[in-house]
Amino acid sequence: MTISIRSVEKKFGRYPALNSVDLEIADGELVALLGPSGSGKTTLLRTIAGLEFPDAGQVLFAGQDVTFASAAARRVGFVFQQYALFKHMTVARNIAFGLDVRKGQDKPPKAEIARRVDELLKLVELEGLGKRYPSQLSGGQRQRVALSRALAVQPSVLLLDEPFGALDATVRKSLRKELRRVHDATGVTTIFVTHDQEEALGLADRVAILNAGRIEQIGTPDEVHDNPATPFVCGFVGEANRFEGTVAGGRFTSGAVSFSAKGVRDGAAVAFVRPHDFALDEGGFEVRVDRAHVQGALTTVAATAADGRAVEVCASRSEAAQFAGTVRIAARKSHVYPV
Ligand SMILES: Nc1ncnc2c1ncn2[C@@H]1O[C@H](COP(=O)(O)OP(=O)(O)OP(=O)(O)O)[C@@H](O)[C@H]1O
Repeated sequence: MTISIRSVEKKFGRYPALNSVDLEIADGELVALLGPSGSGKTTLLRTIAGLEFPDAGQVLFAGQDVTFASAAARRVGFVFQQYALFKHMTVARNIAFGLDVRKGQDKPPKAEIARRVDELLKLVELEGLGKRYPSQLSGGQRQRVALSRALAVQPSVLLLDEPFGALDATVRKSLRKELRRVHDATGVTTIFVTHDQEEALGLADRVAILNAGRIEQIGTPDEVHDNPATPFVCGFVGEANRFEGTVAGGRFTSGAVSFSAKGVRDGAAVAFVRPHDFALDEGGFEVRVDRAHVQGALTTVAATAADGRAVEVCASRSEAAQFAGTVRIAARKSHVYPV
């Protein structure tokens, strides 16, 4: 199911939660909505779901205008952060719920529902747990049940709002892989909200980055990380050293820090350099190494430039010994934006 969001606006009181949002999602895509708290992620997801209606603009499913259609009419599957499972129902009944409540001809025969429940339990690797109650499951298992329940009705689109937010880091990681696997197996167009960049970049086909009710960039994880369209995206996605300074003749300077800024017009600018884009270089600027810490395959270096500003560098483990005393570093790559 393709989804088109066209010039969508939504205000709560006088506060614009969504500001002229445009988004095209291809059939079968897995898209993450990533942004800081209050950036409008949940409002956008709820607008796609039909749980919120825009003040202006359109929502289209497969080219059909569904802007004011109900959630039920859109046939969306929803998974929330809080496991909204029915405590008094077994896992199997929870999964079957959306099919059980159908009426007349729409309701599949009992045997068909049982078959579908078994299939879904297998899909999320919970085979044999259908007779348990939610209280007898771990948090991660409950979220798998919530995912199966959302998929049971064969939704046109699957929407997840911080689905792993309440779980610990290890369970989050394994559920992330699970969601990707389930998505690839079912091919259902999926949109999920997260404020965790690692989750968004590690899971999604494309990531939409929201800031103050606007989409600042939409692209593949590599695109948004390597070619951030705006200073906000550069600072939000991945680690970065941020410098305010000026560009003159293709060179950015901020106090004692200086590096190439080819193609950027002269004037005030803000620049970002990822820690791993700094490298030891005799032609670079001087920093004093405060601490070099080996962490797995990497060395993270905390340094101070001649003007007292902190600079973070990330090198390989084998370079650790070279980061001692005063060294010179240069930026192999930088992102410089005129202001
Ligand atoms: N029902 C509402 N009434 C009033 N204001 C609202 C309502 N829902 C959202 N807002 C406001 O709209 C803005 C966007 O909220 P939204 O929940 O979409 O952000 P979010 O990016 O999902 O944030 P979070 O990560 O904290 O959940 C916020 O400033 C929020 O306070």
